[in-house]
Parts: sequence; structure tokens; C-alpha cells
Amino acid sequence: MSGRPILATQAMRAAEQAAIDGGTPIETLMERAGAALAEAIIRYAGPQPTLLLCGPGNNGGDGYVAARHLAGRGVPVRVAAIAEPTTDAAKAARAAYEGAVEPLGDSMAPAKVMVDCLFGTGLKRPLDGDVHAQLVRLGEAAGLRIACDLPSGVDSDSGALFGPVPNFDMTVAFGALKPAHRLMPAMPACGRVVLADIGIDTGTDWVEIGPPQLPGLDPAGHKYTRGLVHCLAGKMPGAIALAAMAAARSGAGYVRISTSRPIDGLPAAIAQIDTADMSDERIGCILVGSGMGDIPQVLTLALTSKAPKVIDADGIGALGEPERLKGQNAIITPHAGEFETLFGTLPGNKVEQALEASRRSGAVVIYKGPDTLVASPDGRAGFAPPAPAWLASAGTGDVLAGIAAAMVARGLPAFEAACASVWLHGRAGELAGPHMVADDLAAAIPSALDLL
Ligand SMILES: NC(=O)C1=CN([C@@H]2O[C@H](COP(=O)(O)OP(=O)(O)OC[C@H]3O[C@@H](n4cnc5c(N)ncnc54)[C@H](OP(=O)(O)O)[C@@H]3O)[C@@H](O)[C@H]2O)[C@@H](O)CC1
Ligand SMILES: Nc1ncnc2c1ncn2[C@@H]1O[C@H](COP(=O)(O)OP(=O)(O)O)[C@@H](O)[C@H]1O
Ligand SMILES: [K+]
Repeated sequence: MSGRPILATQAMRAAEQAAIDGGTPIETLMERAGAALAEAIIRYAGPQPTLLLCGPGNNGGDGYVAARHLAGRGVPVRVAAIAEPTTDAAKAARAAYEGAVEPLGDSMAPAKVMVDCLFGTGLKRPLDGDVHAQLVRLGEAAGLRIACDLPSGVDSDSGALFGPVPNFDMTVAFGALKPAHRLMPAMPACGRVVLADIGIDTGTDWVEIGPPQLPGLDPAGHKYTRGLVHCLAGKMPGAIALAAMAAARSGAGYVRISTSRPIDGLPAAIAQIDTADMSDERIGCILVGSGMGDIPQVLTLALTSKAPKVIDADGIGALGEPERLKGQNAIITPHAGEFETLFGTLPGNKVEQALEASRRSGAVVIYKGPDTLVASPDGRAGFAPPAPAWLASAGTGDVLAGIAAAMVARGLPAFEAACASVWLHGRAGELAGPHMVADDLAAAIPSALDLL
């Protein structure tokens, strides 16, 4: 999977330790991080008066390194600290910074650019009330707010906030993104997230979903080799119609719907049939659940097929037991309510829950929301890049299911197909604009595909 790596705290520590064991001391890693932070500040903010707030740990250490680089490049810099450094690397970074260090307090004047180097991945409890008040005051008075690795007050692994956190314009992440950069409620507080390479080997088990690599067209192909998506209609034909349109616009060679009554307004290219032969070996993917309503027999029929499946909406509710999905080569697309209906209340944060759900069911899980996650039974996870909030409108989930089914029918493995659908869905949403309805979203998929 292409995309920027994401590491939880424990994995980040292991990667950092592996780098240290491999001969790169922590001081070198911190030097790279601080230099990258300074570079990002100069590129983003220019040589404006800059105030760096430094904490006691290595996040603060990065801040002292950045301050030294900024000063060396002629940027007017001030540094304020809440405590003396406590780690050896941060102490060395503090000693190497030749400027003054002010105590953080009420009398401090703000600056045009505020850089928050108070806490990063080491924060596990709320900020001291006064520190929080100063962060908010100085942030509100600044024209630009930049966070070092993470906004202070954010739980790196879950995206939870220990208290209210100012909104940052940019966050410079080191080595890998952290889950909080792509999870609610922290995500919007991070602003634009820039990733600085500090020479750590991160692996690619967890990534921010990037543009997909889709299989090219076979010059000798025909509609079935391009991918047949077979949709099963239920009570509400509008939902399956949206999903079918999305599948067709996502490049499936053939989309057909089994329906007992004709569905009005569908493009003529989408075939409507009143039979449902689930043993047809040409089927590339079955799409079931969107608009199914309370007709669980439709789901039961889908589960008799050997073909891969995308199971959406009411189909998820009708499953009853996640174990029914074992061996089905399925993608399921629950929002939070459907997730809880099928899996109950799972422990842990959203990533842990999605991975556990995937492991239990053996299905690839697209756990939807403003912070959509894709989880694979083998432990891989894809985090959606930010998508527009106007996707929160009726029928956009059906469109996502249709895209996912087309990606499977076009030959992508389930996890890659799910990630591709999430990426295309978000980009189609951006292109369709703030006043879109789900039909416009489906119509914008070709433009999203043109971005590839
Ligand atoms: N990973 C990498 O490869 C690299 C990572 N780097 C950087 O390191 C950062 C992680 O550094 P870190 O582990 O030292 O943690 P950090 O976020 O500075 O905070 C810990 C300190 O804060 C304290 N503390 C905690 N909560 C508190 C509170 N509410 N109020 C007051 N104090 C509180 C805590 O004290 P304790 O809990 O131990 O009492 C401890 O002293 C990471 O985000 C990145 O910027 C780079 O340098 C290069 C390589
Ligand atoms: N605030 C938001 N920001 C970005 N995407 C969102 C937001 N709210 C919902 N979405 C996306 O919109 C889609 C809504 O799907 P769903 O909840 O199934 O709605 P419906 O059943 O009406 O189609 C999902 O893909 C979800 O990720
Ligand atoms: K920070």
C-alpha cells in the first residue's frame, strides 16, 4: 500500500531504538527532527518573529534544536520553557542553544509565529492548567501556530484530547505520522501534517491511505474481465441504485442488479434482472446490503456465493455474528452504529477496535466516519486522509460501497480495494463540492480517477 507510514507510540519507540542500536544516537535523531522543524517553519512562515514553547522531554529537545537552526538563519527567535529538560538528549539540545530561555508565564509577549514543542508522544495526562492557559493565550495571539510532532494535549495513539487544544495551522511529524493525526477529535487540530524523514525504518503496516495503484486496462479484455459487479436489491431501490452507479463510474466492466421490480432512473448501462444466479463464475464482486431493509434472505443468498463480497448497511446488521464472515472474502463498511450492532462494544481506541473486528470476522473492515479506517485481519491498517465534512449526507455510504465493489471486481485484493475506495470517495467528495448530494458524488468519481 502506498501512503505515509503511521506508528503508534510503542512501535515508534521500537523503531527509534532500532535506529539507535543500528548506530544512530538519539541526539542525531533529535538534530534531524529539530532541523526539519526549523526548515518547515521557514518554508511555511518565512523569517517572522517566532516563539518556541519547550517542554521537559524530547519534544522540547526538538524545539531547542529548531531554535538554534532558526537563529542561525537569521530568524528572530524566542524560547520559553515550562521546566528544565529531563532527558540527556534534550539537555544537550538546550545547552547547544545559545539564546535566552524565558519561563512560560503571564508576562510573556506573544509572537507572530508560535511553535508548540511542549509535549509529543510522551504525553499521557492533561496539561497543567496554567501551561494550557498560556498555550491558548499565545496561540490565539499568534498569526500562525505550528506543532512539533503533535499538538500538546493530544493522546498520540487514540486521538483523544486531554483538554481543549488550540487549532494549529501545521504539524511537523517526525519519522512517521501518529494515529492522532488521522483520528478524531485530534485530526482537525493538527492542521496540515508535514512528515519529516529522520532516518528511521518505519515499516508499512499502518499507513495514511495514498493514491491507489489500479490495474491497467487489458487491451484484449472484455466486459467480464474488466469486472462484473452483481448488486442485490432489497427494500429501498435508491440506495442500491447509488451503489450500482458508483460501481459503474469506478470502472467496473459490467454492473447488474438483481431486483424483483424495475428501478426507475438508472442509467441504461446498468442491467436490471429478476434472477440472481450466485454461482455465476464471472461475478467479480457481489454488493449487498445497501437499501436491503429487513429482508435478511438477500444477505443469506449472497453468502452462498464463492465470489468476493462488499456487505454494506442493513446487510451488516443482518449478519448477527461476525464469525459468519469467515472464509467469505468480504469487505464490510460499517459506520459507528452498524459497527456496534455487529461487534458490540470492543475495548481500546478506534484502530484497536477496527483491527479486532477484522480479526474476529476475517473480513476487511471499513470503519466509516470523519476518520475512516480500513483494517485487515493480518494487522494492516489504512487511515483515511482528511475528507470533506460535506460527505455527511444521505447516500454517500452507498457510493463508497459501490466504489469498493468495483475495485474488487477490477482485481484488487480486499484490503487494497477498500483503501482505494476510501481514497477515491474522499477525492470525489472534494471535487463534487460543498453542495453535492450523493448522486453528484457518484458522478464525480471519474474526475477522482483522473487524478491518478
Ligand atoms: N521517536 C523518535 O524517534 C524521536 C522522537 N523525538 C521527539 O521526542 C518526542 C517524544 O519525547 P518524550 O518521549 O521525551 O516525550 P515528550 O512528549 O517530550 O513528553 C514527555 C515529558 O513530559 C513529561 N510530561 C508528560 N505529561 C506531562 C504533563 N501533563 N505535565 C507535565 N509534564 C508532563 C514527562 O514526564 P513524566 O511523565 O516522565 O513525569 C516527560 O518529561 C516526540 O514527540 C518527538 O517530538 C525526536 O527527538 C527524535 C526522535
Ligand atoms: N464529517 C465527515 N467528514 C468526512 N466524511 C464523512 C463525515 N461524515 C460522514 N462521512 C463519510 O460519509 C459516508 C457516510 O456513510 P453512511 O454513514 O453509511 O451514510 P449513508 O448510509 O447515508 O450512506 C462515509 O463514507 C463516511 O466516512
Ligand atoms: K508539541
